Amino acid sequence: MVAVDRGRYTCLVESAGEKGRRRKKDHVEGAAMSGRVVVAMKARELGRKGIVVGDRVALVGDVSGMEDTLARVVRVEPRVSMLRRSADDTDNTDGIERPVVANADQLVIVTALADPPPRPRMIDRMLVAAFDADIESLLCLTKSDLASPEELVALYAPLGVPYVVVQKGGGLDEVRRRLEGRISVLVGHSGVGKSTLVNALVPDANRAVSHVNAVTGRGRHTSTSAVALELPEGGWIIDTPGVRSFGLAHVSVETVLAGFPDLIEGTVQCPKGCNHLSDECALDAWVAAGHADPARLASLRRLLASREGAPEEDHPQDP
Ligand SMILES: Nc1nc2c(ncn2[C@@H]2O[C@H](COP(=O)(O)OP(=O)(O)OP(=O)(O)O)[C@@H](O)[C@H]2O)c(=O)[nH]1
Ligand SMILES: [Zn+2]
Repeated sequence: MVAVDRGRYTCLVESAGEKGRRRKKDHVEGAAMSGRVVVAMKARELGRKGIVVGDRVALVGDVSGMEDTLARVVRVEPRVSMLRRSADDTDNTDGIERPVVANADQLVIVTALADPPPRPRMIDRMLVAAFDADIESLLCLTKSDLASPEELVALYAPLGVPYVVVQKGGGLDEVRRRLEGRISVLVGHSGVGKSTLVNALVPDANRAVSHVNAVTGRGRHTSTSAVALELPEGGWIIDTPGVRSFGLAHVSVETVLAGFPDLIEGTVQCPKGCNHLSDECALDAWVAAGHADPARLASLRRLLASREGAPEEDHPQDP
């Protein structure tokens, strides 16, 4: 399923011979997506089960994809991953989680090196969301013509997060190599150059999105929060124009800690329910004794702390 808007699911149907493997360079003329686009609604038997972008689904009914036809989604295949956020980003206290994208392999955190300046707290929050989804992260640092990536790269080096550096009109080989054959979710706040990148990677991106909107009968500015685009070299990128931040209220201390296997042993002496941020935390002494890299502990604490506080801080200048 490549896009959803108000109960209408846009699905891409693979031709029989292609099923089960990712296609390469097999484009329908004029669209960045191959295969047949079918709009569907949720069948009653699915009940309240959600369907999200990235889901593999089974369709019945009119699957011709002709104008004004509507198929039905009768089954959602088991998911290999699920990127979530807390239900309401303006109120992250309820802890209810909401799926954003299913079956992604990696989260691509798009950050400008300048204009707008990088916001490490937001990057940290995205990394936590990726830990939670159990998918890999990739830092995509844009606008390298305006500032050096050195400082930011150093900040994230202890986390071992891979990164790529790009600029408008520059080479994309390294990015393409990291995206090829994979399902990548792109996140980043307004102005970081995400559209510029998507358009460079998927030459027909705009057309594909308007095509999806035309099929679903929505205008250009739909409430769609994610749309999947197929890469010419194989693989998918899922753009998330509607997702500005991730409420992380549902993410536990244990989930974040699981990303730091080198520190877990040090938590044995911690008081029960330790948030690893307070003075009682045993990690300080353990790390001071030389059991782990202090930079790793600092990174863990930064990520743990990033879950707290209002997500609005992620986009203070937005209305
Ligand atoms: N100097 C410089 N400017 C860039 C670069 N990439 C994009 N820009 C500019 O940055 C501005 C924002 O780029 P967009 O691609 O629209 O950014 P976006 O992240 O999609 O932002 P929204 O469309 O608001 O979501 C535009 O004026 C681009 O021309 C770059 O590598 N260097
Ligand atoms: Zn602790």
